[in-house]
Parts: sequence; C-alpha cells; structure tokens
Amino acid sequence: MAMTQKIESEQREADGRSVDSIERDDRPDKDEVLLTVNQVERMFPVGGNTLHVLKGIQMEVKRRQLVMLKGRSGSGKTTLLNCLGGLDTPSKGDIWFNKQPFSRMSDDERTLVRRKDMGFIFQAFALMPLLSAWENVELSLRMAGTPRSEWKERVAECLELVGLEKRMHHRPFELSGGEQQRVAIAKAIAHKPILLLADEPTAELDTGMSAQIMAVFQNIIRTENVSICMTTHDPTILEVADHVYEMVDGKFI
Ligand SMILES: Nc1ncnc2c1ncn2[C@@H]1O[C@H](COP(=O)(O)OP(=O)(O)OP(=O)(O)O)[C@@H](O)[C@H]1O
Repeated sequence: MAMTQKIESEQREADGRSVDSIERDDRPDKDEVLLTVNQVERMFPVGGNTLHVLKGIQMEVKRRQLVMLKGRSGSGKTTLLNCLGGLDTPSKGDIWFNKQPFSRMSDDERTLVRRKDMGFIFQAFALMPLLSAWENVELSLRMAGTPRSEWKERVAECLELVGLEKRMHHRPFELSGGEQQRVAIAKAIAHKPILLLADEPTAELDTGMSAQIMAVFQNIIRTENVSICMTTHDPTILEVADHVYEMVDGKFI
C-alpha cells in the first residue's frame, strides 16, 4: 500500500468509519432528500411590467450531495439560490427543507431555520477585514449563539478542515484569494449547518485555486455530513458535481 493511501486509510479509520463505508456512503440517510423545489416561479414588478425570472423550477438536493446550478449571466441562478436560502420567497410553487415547508413559514421561522441549518458562501468572501482567520470563524459562532466554551475547539477544527492550520492568525489581506475563500468556508460551516449554499464560490479564483476549493467542498461533505448547492459559470469544475442543473432563461433544460 502506498504511503499516501495508508495515511488516508488510517485517517479514515481514525474517523471511526471503514474505508468502504466512506467510498460507498452506505449511511442510513444516504438517499434522504434534504431540499425539494416544486414548480417554483419568481416574478418581479419592473416599471409597470412583470419580469418572470424563474419559470417553474423543479429540483432536489439529497444528503451529502454536491449539486451545481450552471447557466449564463442573468439566467436566474442567484434568484433561485436566494429562494433556496430563504433570503427571498417564490411567487408560486414551494420549497421544502429538512421535511419542513420552508417557503411557507413566516419570515421569523425561516430566519431561525436559516441561522441554525444553513451556511452561505459568496464570491466576494465576506470576511471582516480587521479580524484574523480565527476571529472571523469565531464571530460566526458568536452570531449563531454557540456556547463560548465550544468556540476554541470548533474554530480550530474548521480551520484545519479547510487546510488553514498554519494561517489561523493571518488577517484577510495577508492571505491569497483561495485562502480567503477557505476562511469563508470555515466560517460558513462552523455552526454545523446541513446545507451550504454558495454563489459562484470560485469566480474570483484561478483554475488551480478553484480545484482546491472543490477538494475542500468534497472533504467537508464527507466529514461534516453537509449537502452543498452552488452556482457556477466554470465548466472545469462541473465534473466533481453529483448533479448539475443547467438553467436557461429561468428554466432547467
Ligand atoms: N429584485 C429584482 N428586481 C427586478 N429584477 C430582478 C431582481 N432580482 C433579479 N432580477 C433580474 O432577474 C434576472 C436574473 O438575475 P440573477 O441574478 O438571478 O441571474 P444569475 O443567473 O445569477 O446571473 P449572474 O451569473 O450574472 O449572477 C436578471 O435579469 C435580473 O436583472
């Protein structure tokens, strides 16, 4: 057995699961659907007219899936992602999340679900510029209401998961674009969400850094049991997706 394989195998065994169980993912909730989108439409009133942006979207995301939404600029990807994250609501149709009628909840209920079970990553990283990587991740735990006694262990764990253990005390301007995006990922997963929504997370990165971010995504799907739904323009990263939905003019083709 090659050394890298052995180390990987030992790490996996240390993780409490056999190599086979990880590669086949035979955990009981494997095929469970986490997110269902039923005939969702979104219209906006614009200057006396109605702009029909989403035109009957049907999709689902299962546990531990990496799902990508691809499509040209203006096709409606961000509008859909905003509805999936409860930052906006459909004009028609509904969205179910974790067996709950997410799009029909009150704003307050939806905010609670979003804070507890969802994490967000945006293309422009959204880090606090004066705080270190450590402090940025800690801030998200503070905002999520995680008890202070758990912060230290969880911050270290998240920064290690994204491969930043040697950069924990650097501030954003002392980090590369790819490293900043990894801090943003650590921040988004710190409160243990079950769904991560990412809008063009590799848009600002070159091909090598984009590949690293996708490797981090695959790692956190395995270790954190999270599902990821992301938008992208980048054809080179589509192959790592479990499922790709292609959007043209507000519809999937
Ligand atoms: N609040 C709004 N009011 C009016 N029009 C809107 C609103 N939000 C989005 N749109 C319009 O909906 C269309 C789709 O926008 P959206 O941002 O969802 O596309 P996108 O596929 O994410 O594009 P990009 O890749 O450039 O971000 C655009 O024509 C946009 O102008």
